[in-house]
Amino acid sequence: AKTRKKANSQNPQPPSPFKLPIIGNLHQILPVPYRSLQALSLKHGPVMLLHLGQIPTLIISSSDSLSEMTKTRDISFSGRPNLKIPRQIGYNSKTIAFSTYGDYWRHSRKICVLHLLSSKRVHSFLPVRQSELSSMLSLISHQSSSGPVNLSPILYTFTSKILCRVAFGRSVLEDQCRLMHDYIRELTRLLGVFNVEDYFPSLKWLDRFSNLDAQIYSLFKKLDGFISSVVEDHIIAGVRDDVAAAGDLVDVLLSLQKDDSLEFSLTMDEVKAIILNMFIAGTSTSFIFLEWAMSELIRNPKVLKKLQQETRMVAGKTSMVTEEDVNKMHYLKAVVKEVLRLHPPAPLLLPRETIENTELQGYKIPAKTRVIINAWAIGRDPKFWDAPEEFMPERFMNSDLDFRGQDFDFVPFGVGRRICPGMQFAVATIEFTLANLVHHFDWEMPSGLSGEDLNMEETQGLTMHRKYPLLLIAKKME
Ligand code: HEM
Repeated sequence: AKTRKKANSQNPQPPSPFKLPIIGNLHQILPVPYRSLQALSLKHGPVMLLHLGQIPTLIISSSDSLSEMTKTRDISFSGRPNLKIPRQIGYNSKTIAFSTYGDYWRHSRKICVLHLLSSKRVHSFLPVRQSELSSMLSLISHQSSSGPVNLSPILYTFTSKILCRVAFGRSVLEDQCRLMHDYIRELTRLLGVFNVEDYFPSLKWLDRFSNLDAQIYSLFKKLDGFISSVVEDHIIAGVRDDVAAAGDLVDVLLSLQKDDSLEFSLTMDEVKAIILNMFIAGTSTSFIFLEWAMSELIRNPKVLKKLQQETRMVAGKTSMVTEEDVNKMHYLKAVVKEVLRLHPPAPLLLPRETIENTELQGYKIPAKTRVIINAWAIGRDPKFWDAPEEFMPERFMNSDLDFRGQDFDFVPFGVGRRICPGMQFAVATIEFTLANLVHHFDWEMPSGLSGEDLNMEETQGLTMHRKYPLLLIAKKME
């Protein structure tokens, strides 16, 4: 493919692959965007400019350029594009993840970091994690007596019930959780559907013919009706004055709303948008991680065995591995990192947008350029990783390499000001769950198949999950 480099003595534009009229480079990012973008970056460079329909889009595929972006130009790259579904479903872009860089984002993110997802709050939700884990383990035991267990829906229900109880509290009914779970699944499906507006803003009227607008509106009505009724129930039950004593996330947000000492006040739509954000960001990411983790363990029985030995050594034959036990499990932590390296749940993170004219690696980058960071490709870059395609948790043993935003070769939670604020919440859930899944059961492929036979195909969309459900035999550990 030809590469175009617009020559300008001081600040050239980043290289671009040859583009077609009207659609630009849109056809070149299919069928699986992070794979296609990796292949393009090998030809055109780790910083390249694509034209996705009418949208100039900068693709970043190396740790060097990501490091420069974060260390010297983080603010310039901290915007988010105004995308159709996050705007229409998210109360006019009021979710933290999709609000544009500015005062609202700064205040709502601060609330999130200090009050919703702080270490203390994450710790306070331990009983929820424990009781949902017990229910899931019993369900697996029960289902395994009659053949292979379809682990995918079980894991999805598990992560979604944790979010439901954490956000809405104990009084929320099982049926209500299931409803929310279905709405979030529908939202994930819609986020994966192509819409004209996000790539051809001047032709957005075409979306009216695809029935997409009607589907988005109908889902918004259902989601809003549901969240509004839960918020209403909390108000009727009485809003607490003391934020620290609040039991669930709706409680926290409503008590913050009453707090006059805050530098800004939240409207009711903003409260609902923040709650919705917790569901969207927290449910499928943790589920996707657990699905891939179990898939890799089945394909790598030696790793599974070694992990089981560790849980036995630290926790003995107790009924449940505790969170204190988990903190002593170094191999478990290495397995978790290796799964996140090979299968980052959001392989292209979340799209960014430059908020001002800037530059990167000597190239000129105008304001309002969409920016995509290929975290999937960075985690497999052979310049940094030995045998990058292999699942080898050992690479993380005796290494300080971490996903907290300081190591630009490993960025499953993103980087800079926009880094995932739910990391602690997520890690507490996934480490604890994975440790217990392997502590309680031995896992095998059904019908005498071996782990190597497991189909590892992915589906594309904003998140990357297994294309086929994960069916496994679970044998109770002695
Ligand atoms: C394994 C689980 C998870 C992964 C891999 C993950 C990954 C990410 C990524 C890649 C971003 C974008 C970062 C960037 O633009 O640089 C993000 C943003 C975000 N995540 Fe997570 N996440 C996970 C779990 C959670 C959980 C459990 C919550 C909350 C309950 C959460 C809340 C958020 C929020 C609010 C944002 C938006 C931050 C902003 O734009 O300022 N995430 N996450």
